[in-house]
Amino acid sequence: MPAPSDGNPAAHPDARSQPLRNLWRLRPYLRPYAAEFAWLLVAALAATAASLAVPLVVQRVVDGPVARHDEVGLLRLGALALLLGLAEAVLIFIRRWTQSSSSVGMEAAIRADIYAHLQRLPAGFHDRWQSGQLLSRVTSDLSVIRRFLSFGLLFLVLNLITYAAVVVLLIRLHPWLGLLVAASAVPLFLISRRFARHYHAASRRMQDQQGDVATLVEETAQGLRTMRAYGRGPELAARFAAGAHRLHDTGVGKARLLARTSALFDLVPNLTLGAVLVAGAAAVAGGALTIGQLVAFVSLQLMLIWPVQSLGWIIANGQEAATAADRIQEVLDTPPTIVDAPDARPLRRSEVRGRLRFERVSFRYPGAPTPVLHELDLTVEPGETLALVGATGCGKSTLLSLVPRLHEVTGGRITLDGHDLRDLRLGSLRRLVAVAFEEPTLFSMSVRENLTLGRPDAGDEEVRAALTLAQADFAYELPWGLATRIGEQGLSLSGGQRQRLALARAVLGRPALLVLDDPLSALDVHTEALVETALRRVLRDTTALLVVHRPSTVALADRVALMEGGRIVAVGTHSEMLAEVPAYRAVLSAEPERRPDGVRLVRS
Ligand SMILES: Nc1ncnc2c1ncn2[C@@H]1O[C@H](COP(=O)(O)OP(=O)(O)OP(=O)(O)O)[C@@H](O)[C@H]1O
Repeated sequence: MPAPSDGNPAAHPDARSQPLRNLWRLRPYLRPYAAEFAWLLVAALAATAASLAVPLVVQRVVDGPVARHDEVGLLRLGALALLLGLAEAVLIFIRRWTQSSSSVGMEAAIRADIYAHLQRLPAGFHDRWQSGQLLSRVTSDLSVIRRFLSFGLLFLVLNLITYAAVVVLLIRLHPWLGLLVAASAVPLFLISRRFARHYHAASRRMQDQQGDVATLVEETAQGLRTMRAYGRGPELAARFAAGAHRLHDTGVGKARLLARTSALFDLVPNLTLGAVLVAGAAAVAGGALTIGQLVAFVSLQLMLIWPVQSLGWIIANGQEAATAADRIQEVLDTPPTIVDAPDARPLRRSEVRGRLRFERVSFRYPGAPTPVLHELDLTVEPGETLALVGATGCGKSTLLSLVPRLHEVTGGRITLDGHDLRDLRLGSLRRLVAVAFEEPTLFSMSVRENLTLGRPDAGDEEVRAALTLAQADFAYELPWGLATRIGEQGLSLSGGQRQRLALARAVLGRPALLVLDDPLSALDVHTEALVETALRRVLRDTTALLVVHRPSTVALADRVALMEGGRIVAVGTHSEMLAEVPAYRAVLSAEPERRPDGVRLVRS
């Protein structure tokens, strides 16, 4: 369930104290486009220069050919104004053309880096972060940054240069009136500063709330069946409505803040224009200014109205980009904690005998008050199948997740043939270890792609063997065989079908270590018996660690380890344990169910 929007795990206090710092840190992404940016800035500045020249031409027209009734001069200056207008149009086209390709390229580069970083981050990070928050950062936050880099930033630079250039021209035309216009920058600066401060907070709030809403939509899509089955649709709709309402309120608040400030940004240049008209008319009357100069002055001043009016939008865009950059850097600044040690070595399949040892292994989830595993010792001999049995929540799945280093031990060590797992290259370890989780995860891609996720090079025969082994030949019967694209999470398949595909994926290529978390839980009695028979064949020549809940699956194991409160309390064969360990009997006899064939089913 989504946490409150201000409760993002990695909200960094530093990011708030220096609002533009994180945006500035994105500058390396601009570097490959430096030439294009320089080119578009030149085009934009040239277009501005062309537009600024027009009022000066008009001044000459009014004071020259119009005053003297000189038709040839009028035509010449008219043609010059036309040329300037044409040049401006062409330059604006060049700027827009260049702008779009470079900014989209930058957005794609940042997105690729975030995605690659998310892949490197440990499972613990993804446990803590809502997926909707990540989704909104990779999509809407990046779009905000793209808009700022392609439009906001350019217009900020351009408008400041235009403002400065116009003020210089105005001062040259009439120093006092020019200084009056220059002075209007003071209230504009004060309004901008206040607006930026308030808009920054609102913008961050809105982006976080967008993430919350994305999380709600994602949860609804994934949990739709459960919610409907429990008749909780209305509650879910109410929860969504509350989230959407908060987002709406923040959006309206932001828009009103922008509207209020934009009104002030409109007022200041118009008041200045009024003052200039009065004072300018007096100056013309006194002979200090020609009519042509006054027309040029006012025309130039009118050219300041749009840059000032757009200031509100540019600041808003800049603040949104700054908070979006904060949110993106919160992800990029999270260091991947499970990485290769500097001297990590690869381990080839042919070098592995398969002795897996847990030596005084402890593990505590980040932020959890107590450890889940306490100085646990366990050895799985090469080629042996060891089943883990224990009450629910005792830490079985957690122990399995430490083998492919999805989480890192917080005490002790795990060794494979004597090598500490942390001394092995992560990539090579994960190629040696195949995992099938209790909840089989399938991706929205073809069945074949799902199967060969860990072995993209697997041949057709290997895939067929794995499917046969996992009793998953039904895959060939799908409408397009193995090319059939299965839905997100494999939802177009039954639970048992998904589990069998996940099992086929795990056994594909005969891994050195097989780690299976209750791999047969969703299978019917008949299929379970078939998969068990097939699994027995695979397990013969690989080291395997299985979490099992059913006595029938326990029979697959050479030995069984009983887990209690994060420790291994007894190890032995199933019959030894049944005979000698009352706690084992108790776990296996908890919540017994009876299968139609009379065999007792047991769930821990
Ligand atoms: N991502 C997590 N973050 C924090 N605590 C967790 C996390 N995953 C599991 N836990 C806690 O760790 C303990 C052990 O969980 P684990 O899933 O390993 O138990 P289990 O023995 O496999 O249970 P089951 O048989 O029900 O699958 C539980 O108390 C659980 O609440």
